[in-house]
Amino acid sequence: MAQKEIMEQQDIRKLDVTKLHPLSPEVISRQPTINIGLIGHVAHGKTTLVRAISGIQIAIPYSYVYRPFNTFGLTTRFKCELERNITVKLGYANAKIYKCEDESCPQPLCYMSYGSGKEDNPPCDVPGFRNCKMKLLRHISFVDCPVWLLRLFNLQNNFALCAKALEFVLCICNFLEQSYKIVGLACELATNMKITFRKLGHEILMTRMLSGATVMDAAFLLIAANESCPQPQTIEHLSVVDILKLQNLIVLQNKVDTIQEHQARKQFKAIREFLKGTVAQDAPVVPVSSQLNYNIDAVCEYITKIPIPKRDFVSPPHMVVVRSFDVNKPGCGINDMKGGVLGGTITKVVLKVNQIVELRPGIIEKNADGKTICKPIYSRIMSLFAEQNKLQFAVPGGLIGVGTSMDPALSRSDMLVGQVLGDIGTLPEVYIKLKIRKIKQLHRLVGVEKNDFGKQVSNLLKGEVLMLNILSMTIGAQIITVRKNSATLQLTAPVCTAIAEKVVLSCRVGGHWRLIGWGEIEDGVALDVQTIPAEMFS
Ligand SMILES: Nc1nc2c(ncn2[C@@H]2O[C@H](COP(=O)(O)OP(=O)(O)OP(=O)(O)O)[C@@H](O)[C@H]2O)c(=O)[nH]1
Repeated sequence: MAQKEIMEQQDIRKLDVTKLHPLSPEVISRQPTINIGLIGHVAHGKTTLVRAISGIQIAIPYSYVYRPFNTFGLTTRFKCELERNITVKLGYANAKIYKCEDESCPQPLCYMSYGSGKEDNPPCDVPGFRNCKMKLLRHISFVDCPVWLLRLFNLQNNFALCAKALEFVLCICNFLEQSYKIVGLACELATNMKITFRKLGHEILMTRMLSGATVMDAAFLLIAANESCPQPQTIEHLSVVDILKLQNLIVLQNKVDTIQEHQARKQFKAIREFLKGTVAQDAPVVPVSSQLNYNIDAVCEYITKIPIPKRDFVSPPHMVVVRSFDVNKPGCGINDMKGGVLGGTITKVVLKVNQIVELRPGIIEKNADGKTICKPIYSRIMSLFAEQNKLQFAVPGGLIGVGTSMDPALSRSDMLVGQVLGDIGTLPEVYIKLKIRKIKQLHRLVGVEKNDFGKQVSNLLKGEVLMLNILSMTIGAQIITVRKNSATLQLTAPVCTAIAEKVVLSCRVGGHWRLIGWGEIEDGVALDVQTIPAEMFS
């Protein structure tokens, strides 16, 4: 059935952003507006839970070759992952949460979840209520990776705690690092737009996650019922959640199908005991079996109780590009050619189809005097997608695909990753030199091979080469001057960023880039940006 018949219509002419809300029917019909992080010990069932709720196996890349998928992220696991039953991934999967419109429909059976492409009012599945329709209550996006770590970098003035927490968590990742160097972040934009995945080293994965812009509105902590509680990583994850003061935590006692009822009750008590005195002390603990879909309706009910996040729909829009593609096949005729495609997360406000946008830094060149200049890319938004749902406008939440009118050669092979997209004339400066303040260095190296394990992180030195992660941009830099907690860095390429933005610092150890600390931008030397006045486009 055509999307227009089963989903709420979006009409830009009638769009009043001041009245938009994360639950506006025309928004949640097509796009998620609440982000839920999944945390928990390895193999406790995060991926299986996402599949149970959304019907989607979250993105695990099968090969680097472009290939079309029928559903977002429906992929085959790597053999080694199947063998070890562990996965490292950075993926998004969306789901819609419904409730039967008939109030007498028994709880929690009256709650149900489907994938993002489901109609807004499907029939109820509960025997005796099959004539009733269900109402769409929430459209959520699961982020099945420790992106909740990003919150660390949203904590202001709390770097000491951040350092502790980060070291703690990175120890977990040290274990994962040995075999898994894969991250998939997918964006299916239309039938003619393909998904691509990218292989990243673990250190890049970590820094990428740490420097990203996504913020979790809530998190599920999964605890396997067939193992004693707490497992090491359950403790570590919860400590971080505790430090982050992430309020909206739901604890899921997963795999209850594998144990007897009395054992489940005993473990339930152990979980409650473990949560005492933590931020999750009052969090609901829901026994589930993700494998058998047991109690998933109760989980859906809890999702509807997550407080609605506050979103900025009014300031100028801002999207950080995390993927960029040329979706045209070789030999494609000029008339069939599609413009460059960008995938990213909107950090604030609304992007609209037909809107003219600016992308910074854009094209970087040297002028006749050898001076570096940048020319922003100006382009029209031709299409917007959230998974396979076509949008007329997109708001913060999940991963958004933006089809543009720009030359696809510019967006080929992720060439625009790290660029910032927004309204003309509203984007921040483009810097070539940065002064970083409040630098906090880790005490010892994390995510390293056995022989480097526990090695102290040495102090920053003048002339040392670093790798910086600012939002989704990875960039080289050389230290020009260094003081106790600050340093001035010469960048190898210009970056569009704002004062006070977080910067993740890595240095080269044993042939790998290793995370050594982070700070925030105090000041910088901005480049000449050859802008075109917005009036030219009106
Ligand atoms: N019996 C049973 N098995 C489950 C359940 N949930 C998950 N599993 C199994 O547990 C194993 C691990 O599940 P995953 O969903 O991959 O766990 P995960 O937490 O995503 O794993 P990582 O991402 O690698 O940390 C798989 O073999 C699942 O089939 C459940 O509710 N019951």
